[in-house]
Formats: sequence, C-alpha cells, structure tokens
Amino acid sequence: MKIVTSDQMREIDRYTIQELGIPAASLMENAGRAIAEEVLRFKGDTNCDRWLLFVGKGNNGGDGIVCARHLKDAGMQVTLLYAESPETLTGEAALQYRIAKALGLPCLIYSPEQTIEFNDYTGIVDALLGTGAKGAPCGVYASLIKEANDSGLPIIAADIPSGLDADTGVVHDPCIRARITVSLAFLKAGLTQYPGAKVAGEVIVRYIGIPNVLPPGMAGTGTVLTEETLRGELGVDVDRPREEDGHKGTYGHVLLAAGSLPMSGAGLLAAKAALRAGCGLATWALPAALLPHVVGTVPELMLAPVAGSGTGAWEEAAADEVVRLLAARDVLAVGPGLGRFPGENDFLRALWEGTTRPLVVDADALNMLAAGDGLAAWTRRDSAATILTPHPGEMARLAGLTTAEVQRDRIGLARRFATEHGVTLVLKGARTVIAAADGRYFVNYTGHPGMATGGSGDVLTGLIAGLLAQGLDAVQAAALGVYLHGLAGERAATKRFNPASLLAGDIIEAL
Ligand SMILES: NC(=O)C1=CN([C@@H]2O[C@H](COP(=O)(O)OP(=O)(O)OC[C@H]3O[C@@H](n4cnc5c(N)ncnc54)[C@H](O)[C@@H]3O)[C@@H](O)[C@H]2O)[C@@H](O)CC1
Ligand SMILES: [K+]
Repeated sequence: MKIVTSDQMREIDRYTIQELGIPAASLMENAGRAIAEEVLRFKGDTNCDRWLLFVGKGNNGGDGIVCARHLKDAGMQVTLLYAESPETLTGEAALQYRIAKALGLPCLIYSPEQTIEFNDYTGIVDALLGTGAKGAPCGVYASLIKEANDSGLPIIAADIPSGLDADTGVVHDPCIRARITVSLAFLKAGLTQYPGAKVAGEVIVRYIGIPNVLPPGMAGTGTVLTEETLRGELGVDVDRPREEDGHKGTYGHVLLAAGSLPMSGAGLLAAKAALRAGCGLATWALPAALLPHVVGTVPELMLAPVAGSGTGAWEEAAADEVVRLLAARDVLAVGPGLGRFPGENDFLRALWEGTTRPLVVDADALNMLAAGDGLAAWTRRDSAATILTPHPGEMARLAGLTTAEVQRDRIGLARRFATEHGVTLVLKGARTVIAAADGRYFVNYTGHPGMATGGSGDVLTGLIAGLLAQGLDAVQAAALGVYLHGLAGERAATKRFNPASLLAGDIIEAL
C-alpha cells in the first residue's frame, strides 16, 4: 500500500489525466461511486438511509455530488448541502453539479444564519475539503465542520476528514471527526499518523482507476509495512528458516554496550531480545560493578566487564575495549540504560567512527549524540549499516526541536534526518516511521497501546541488532524488527487480563 503527500497525489492525478489520457471525469465518477459503496457498506442492515452530503467548492465536493447520485440510485434519501453557491464550481465538479441539477437531486446552500435540521438525516458525507486544502478551514467551512461534529451523526469522509493536514496528520481546528474515511487511490500520509489517524476513524483505500504505477521519476512516496511489503519490496525472508547444517556462528554475534547500575535491566532486556531475534550469540559489555548483580540472570548471555572504576557507571575509556570486543563480533548496539557520564560524547564518537560494523544507537546514546557537536561534525557512516531508534523526545533533542514539533511532522522529519545524515531512522511511537538514507520510508501498523511501558524500546533495540547479526541490511532489520516488535506486543497484550499489565519482558516472551 503506497503512501503519498498531497503534492504527490496532485502529480499522480496530473500524470494519469494528461499523460495517460484517462479522463478526469471518469476518475471522479469512480471516486464518488467508491465512497457511495462504503456508505452503503456502513449502512448495512441499519436504517441509516437519509444522508446529508456536505459539498465544498473543489474536486472533493465533486466526489460528494457523484456519491449522492449513486446513493440515490441505491434507494437512499440524499440532500446536497453546498458550502458555497454551486454556480461557482468549476471543471469536473461543475459538470457533476449540472448532472445533479438535471436529475433534481434535493439541495441546500449553506448559510450560517439558517439552522440545519440534522434530525432529518441519519448520516453525513464530508466532501468539503480534500487534498487541495491549505491550513485550518476558514469561513463557512469551519462553521460546517463544527456543526457536523456537533450533530452527533456518523460522518463518512471523502478522501480525508476536512480539516486534516493530508501530509502530516496535524488536526486543524476545526476538523471533521469521521467514523470512516475513504482515501482515494492511495493512502494520504496524514491518515497514517496521529492525531490524524484518530479523527479519520476506519480508513479504507479505494481504487478509482488510477493505475498502480507512479509517474516516472517520482520519489519519496512511502509504503505501509506489511508482511507483503517485507517479502516483496524489502526482500526479507520473513520465515527466516534455519540452515540444516547451521551452527551458532551462522547467525551472527551481537555486542551490546548498555546498562548502568540503576538501569541494568535495560541491558538485560536488549540482550535477551537479541537472542530471541535469533542471533547465534550475544555478549553484553557492561560496567564491571554490575557483573555480580546480573551473573546468571540470562544464562545464554555472555558478559564482558569493561568499565572498571567500580561505580557501575560507564566511562570514556571503555570505548577502546568495546571496539576491541567488536573485532570478533558482528553488530554493536549501544545505548539502553547506558546513563550519562563525563566524556560521553568522545566515547560515542569513538564507537561511531572507530568501527565499520553495523551499529544500532538508542536511548542515552542518542542523547549523547544530541548533546555533542552534532552529527554533521562526525565522519559519516554511509558504508556501514547505522540505525538510530529515537522516541519523539529523543528525536526532538537530536533535531533541536520540541517534542510537539517532532510530532507535528513525523514522516517529513524522519525522512529529512535519514537522508541528511545517511542513516536509517526509526522514529518510534504509535505508527512508527522507518526512514531510509535513500529517501524511502515505511509506516508500521502493528503494535498495541499496552506497549507504552518502560523497556519496550530496549527490546526493539536488541531485536533489530539480532536481525542485523543474521545478515539483514539496515532497512530490512529496522523494518522487520519494528514489525515483529509490534506483533509480539499485540500477542502479549491478549495474554493479559488487562493490557495495562503488559511488561516489556512479555514482548520478548511473545517473540
Ligand atoms: N482529478 C483529480 O484531481 C481528482 C481529485 N479528486 C478529489 O479532489 C480532491 C482535491 O481537489 P482540489 O484540488 O480541487 O481541492 P479540494 O477540493 O480539496 O479543495 C477545494 C478548495 O478549497 C479551498 N480551500 C483550501 N484551503 C481551504 C481552507 N483552509 N478553508 C477553506 N477553503 C479552503 C480552495 O479554494 C481549494 O481550491 C481530492 O481530495 C479528491 O477528493 C478525485 O475526484 C479523484 C480525481
Ligand atoms: K473531505
């Protein structure tokens, strides 16, 4: 499933109509009909048979008029409510208006002074604003959106809920609260990210006759992460069968630099998750003072005490030991529970620049990156797999923004950061975004709200490192890791009486 921005959708429309020669009117016909079919599906056996269609002045409105015509023919009562005088409609929407007029479809023209008798209707189709909208709805559009929401009637949105930013998922004030959104041709990026995903309700993508090929040269579209995406576009053997003559050396060796006295559990969780991901061996490099506390907790795990000052904290000098250990191992994951310490930036830089092994950077290691002179000053790791896994707060520090600013454009920011720094960026949170250095991006839909608990991120780090050790490339490992992490979380959540009781360790057990 492809994900597009409004600019990309406009270019796809243009290409389809002007270059391929598919008439715009037939696309609008298919769009309106698809929306009508979803309205009828929603109606099902209920007596929701009186529909009020809010029609805006652009092509989104045109879709609404077509939808009304098909609903009428399916036996529904329909009333078109034009936001502005329908005489101002242009292009295909004007054509649809003329047809509706010739058919005598009942219609009203909105005026804020007049009250709409919502009791006369059982549902609303929102065809006010689509991908042509800019900024917060204004004028009559704002009033209509508020009235629709206040009516309490179920709303089915054409393409996007009016008031939603189609690119970012930002919800303007006001914005339609839809029960269902029928996204036309491709999934609009703003429907994949919160809070947009919430106001969109159930999102259904419908084919409208736009061929499933992108215009030549179009880059930067996204893909929903599914098993099909993993197997197809990403070329991952999701089944990951074990070789009959395989041995532990076949599946790689993860080195983990993690944990400090108050956060030793983070290291344990990450190490255990790496093993559950299927790597052959895992070694945990840790401050020597931790050793007595963790010996035997995960018997499958090897322990390598490195920072020996006895405080249980990491120290800058340990970087050399980690680099030495890595010579005989395949992947380094750094960060979970690492804590902060003097010389931390040089410590991390030594790992970043001193090795060409695949690297996963998480948690405190990300904060060290953010606190330092900036990634731009460091040698790029383009030739080696490098995965950064920030949550929104860590991303904010990395990018010099507030968390709210990060959340306002997760996809855009992740893509810019990944391409600028030549890394694979995993921006965590509901609907995790995986952005590749080459501009591709993926949005993950697996997961469960119960996973919002300490240690979940450490599990993901270990999981991704474990997959890297088995030979997956950075984007493959990040994508499969995020996908499986969410799936395991879903499974773990169902095993609890209440998903609020889910612990990070349960995610590992569910892997
Ligand atoms: N050939 C095509 O281009 C197709 C387009 N389709 C539909 O067309 C939509 C895009 O149509 P348009 O590009 O005409 O644009 P819209 O219908 O989304 O918006 C129409 C107009 O609203 C006004 N507007 C913009 N921002 C506003 C704001 N904040 N407050 C109030 N008014 C505002 C502008 O004058 C804009 O032209 C898609 O979402 C989809 O529903 C479909 O019919 C399929 C084919
Ligand atoms: K709409």
